[in-house]
Amino acid sequence: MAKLNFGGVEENVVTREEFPLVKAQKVLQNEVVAIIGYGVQGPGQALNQRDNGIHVIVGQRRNSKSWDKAVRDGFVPGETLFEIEEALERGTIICYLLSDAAQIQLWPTVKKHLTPGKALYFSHGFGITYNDQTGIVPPAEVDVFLVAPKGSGTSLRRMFLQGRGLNSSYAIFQDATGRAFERVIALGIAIGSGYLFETNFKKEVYSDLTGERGTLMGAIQGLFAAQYEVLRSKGHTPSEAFNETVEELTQSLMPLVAENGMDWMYANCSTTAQRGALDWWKKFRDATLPVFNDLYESVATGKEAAKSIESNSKPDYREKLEAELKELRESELWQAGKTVRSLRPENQDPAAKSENKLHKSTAKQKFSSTLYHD
Ligand SMILES: NC(=O)c1ccc[n+]([C@@H]2O[C@H](COP(=O)([O-])OP(=O)(O)OC[C@H]3O[C@@H](n4cnc5c(N)ncnc54)[C@H](O)[C@@H]3O)[C@@H](O)[C@H]2O)c1
Ligand SMILES: CC(C)(O)[C@@H](O)C(=O)O
Ligand SMILES: [Mg+2]
Ligand SMILES: [Mg+2]
Repeated sequence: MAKLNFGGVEENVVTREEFPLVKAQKVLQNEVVAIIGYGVQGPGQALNQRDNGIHVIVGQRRNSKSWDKAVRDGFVPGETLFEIEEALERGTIICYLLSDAAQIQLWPTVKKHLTPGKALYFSHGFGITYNDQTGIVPPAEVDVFLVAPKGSGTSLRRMFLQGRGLNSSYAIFQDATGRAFERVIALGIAIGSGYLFETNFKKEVYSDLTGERGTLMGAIQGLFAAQYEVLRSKGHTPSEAFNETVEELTQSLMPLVAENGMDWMYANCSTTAQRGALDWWKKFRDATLPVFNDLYESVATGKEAAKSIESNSKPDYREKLEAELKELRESELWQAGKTVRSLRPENQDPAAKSENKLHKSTAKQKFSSTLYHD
């Protein structure tokens, strides 16, 4: 395991160089990896492992959309696709990838099949950390660990197909066989992680819940909505307000920030933008800091988990969720976004698409020279 320096702090990291795919294949050669649930993470993890030569089966409710999707993805009923209980029986490593609320309902069934020597794998610390609420307490004779991809299952698959890799965290909760470390790392590599950083179940779930409610989704949607509202109330058109709030961020600035960091972005914008962004970032930090503290508190006390379990376990959960999603979808902000996205040249006719490709490669060359020679 490598120790790497992250801004002055040393952390344990496992890279593909030190744990290559061939090693992962060897560790997993006698295992049957059962992916239970074929929603968002299930397909990404199952397909990447299958493409990486791992013996993967899928367990999913028959007569469900996810079952049909698994069939479309090439899993064969009776061979590599089974009802959940049969997959649980056949699997030696159980990847529990149902939604966190559904994991509670199915737990008694899963537990029955956790015979000594098997492994129980999660992609979230939720079920174990909040086991006072979930009731998920695994038997002592099985390994229990997690690999949590830091992103959507959709990106996990897309990045794998592009020859890239999404980073994941890993944690071991219980090592019954003495092989938990090699098993969890092998799985992390096999699902296509770029590298794996160490955490524990509690830290994983606390940071993940904070992140998705915070800057990854909740906070950023809140910032978008607030800025858009101000611009609109001051007489700016929807296209201007949307471009200045979302489109420029996702299309122009964030890809640059992803490549080079916000420090580079600050150093490479106009001096006017630089002055303003330097003056204002601390005000935004100070205004939101108490909200982030409240959020973390709500996560750490189990309030967020309770809310999520309560609402996601209701029989009318889907209808209620749909009403909330409809409000977002039909807001002027995201309706304006739909039009803006449709105007992107790559979303228009094929001729515009190929012209755009040309522009992209020229722009990339120009950009590299700016980056390295400035
Ligand atoms: N969505 C992501 O990209 C993502 C990212 C990182 C970690 N995770 C974690 O991965 C795990 C899986 O999340 P997901 O978003 O892929 O799940 P999901 O909400 O997409 O659901 C997965 C599957 O659960 C099945 N399911 C739902 N209720 C069921 C029930 N009562 N009985 C049987 N099956 C049922 C659905 O058919 C679906 O195929 C969770 O622990 C989640 O926190 C998800
Ligand atoms: C993709 C996310 C937001 O990172 C994940 O944590 C989830 O729960 O879907
Ligand atoms: Mg999450
Ligand atoms: Mg996450």
